Amino acid sequence: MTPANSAEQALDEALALVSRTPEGGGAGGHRAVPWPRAREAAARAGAGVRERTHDVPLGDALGEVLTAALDALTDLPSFDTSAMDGWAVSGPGPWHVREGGGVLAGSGRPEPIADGEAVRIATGARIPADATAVIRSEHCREAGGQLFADRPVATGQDIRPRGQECRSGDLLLPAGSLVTPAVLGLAAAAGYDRLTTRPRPRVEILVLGDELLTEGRPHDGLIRDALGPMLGPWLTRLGADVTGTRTLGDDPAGAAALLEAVTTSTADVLVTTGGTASGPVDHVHPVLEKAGARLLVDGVAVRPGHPMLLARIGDRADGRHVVGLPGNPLAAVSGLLTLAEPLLRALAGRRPRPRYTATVQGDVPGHPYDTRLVPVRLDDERAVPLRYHGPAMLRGVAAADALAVVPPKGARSGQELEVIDLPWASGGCFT
Ligand SMILES: Nc1nc2c(c(=O)[nH]1)N[C@H]1C(S)=C(S)[C@@H](COP(=O)(O)OP(=O)(O)OC[C@H]3O[C@@H](n4cnc5c(N)ncnc54)[C@H](O)[C@@H]3O)O[C@H]1N2
Ligand code: MOO
Repeated sequence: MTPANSAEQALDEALALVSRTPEGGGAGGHRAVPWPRAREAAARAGAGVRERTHDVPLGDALGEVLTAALDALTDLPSFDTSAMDGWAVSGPGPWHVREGGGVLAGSGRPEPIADGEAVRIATGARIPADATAVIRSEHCREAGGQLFADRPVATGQDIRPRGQECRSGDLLLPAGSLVTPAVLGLAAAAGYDRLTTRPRPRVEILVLGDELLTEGRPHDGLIRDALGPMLGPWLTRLGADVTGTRTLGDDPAGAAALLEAVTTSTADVLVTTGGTASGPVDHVHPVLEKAGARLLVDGVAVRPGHPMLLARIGDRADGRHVVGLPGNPLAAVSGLLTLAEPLLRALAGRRPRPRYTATVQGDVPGHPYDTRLVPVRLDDERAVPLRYHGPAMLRGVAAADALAVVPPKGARSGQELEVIDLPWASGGCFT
């Protein structure tokens, strides 16, 4: 096959032109919902689940959402504080320098200061009673037991008054706020040791397939499992508490284990990979049927990834969910971002991902009826499509910053496209 032929075939496969007609065809084609609807359905499913709450040490709350407002437990600052290293003074200068040590941060209540007196003070130290200003050390000089200011001194300068940031009981952040590192800092400053938050959704990953090796090079028709190593860390970045990853075979024992997991797992969400299509050993649909699951999404009009599915087990408020990702690795990524992400965000009580766009560089072929998700690099404001975007390929997405959302029939160079940035787009560290 010539390189040109091979590129054409990769594009055909990415568009799945051979297996799709407007009416349907392929795995679940006739039931496929438009891509934006699928994301909305996943978010709705998560929002319908009853909110849980727990009380955790500060550090464990990172990435979770507050279920109670963060009210200040103290004034901030909790005492009048020096904002600079220098001198606390009282009244107009020059001032008489007080003998002995100055006032340091963390020390007890300092002696009051007399009118016309100056005392050395450190940033963060308590302001002595009756001080009228702090003068920075670089703005004054000490000579013969007296302190002289180099410039006019305003009353209250470089003093942070008690309660400047908040008063005890003030609302610092409403319930529903995401606990970021900055929020941990604020909560600690405001006197918190524990926070009341919504637990991360627990996710169990089940990788289906007899052809999968967990180490070494592919051989004899066997291939490496590319999804096991990828999904755990990715789902963690999407806000999940990943409880484990298991590999199940395509044989009846694998199907039985899948049924057992679907019916008894304690996870809020089961993420399966493979077996979503209609092949002879594709167990996901039959197992979900046997378990009495309700299919909320069964096929999505997106390339790659169209056989992805979302099902609910149990009732709406207490139910658990199954996200069935297709086995083709880039199709699995598509399912992760189309169904798993909105579901997990809603289950965690987080806001939907903000929508933003970038200008695409170069024409991008479209599927006649379906949305395409295409790996792109973000170069300034432009989205540059990457090669190797076939459903079975990870080479494009591994070099990508985002997936561009290409509408049916494609996009012209210079068109604004929605882009879904990948968790590492801003150079984030995963450890
Ligand atoms: N007759 C049809 N066949 C297929 C259709 C269709 O519409 N009609 N759709 C194709 C599309 S599109 C996709 S996507 C796949 C989805 O297949 P499954 O979800 O059932 O997945 P499998 O058949 O198990 O595997 C597909 C492919 O992916 C490889 N794979 C599976 N798991 C992994 C893994 N963990 N790591 C790496 N690679 C994996 C597997 O070996 C297969 O090559 O169905 C098409 N077929
Ligand atoms: O096009 Mo499939 O949906 O390869 O992923």
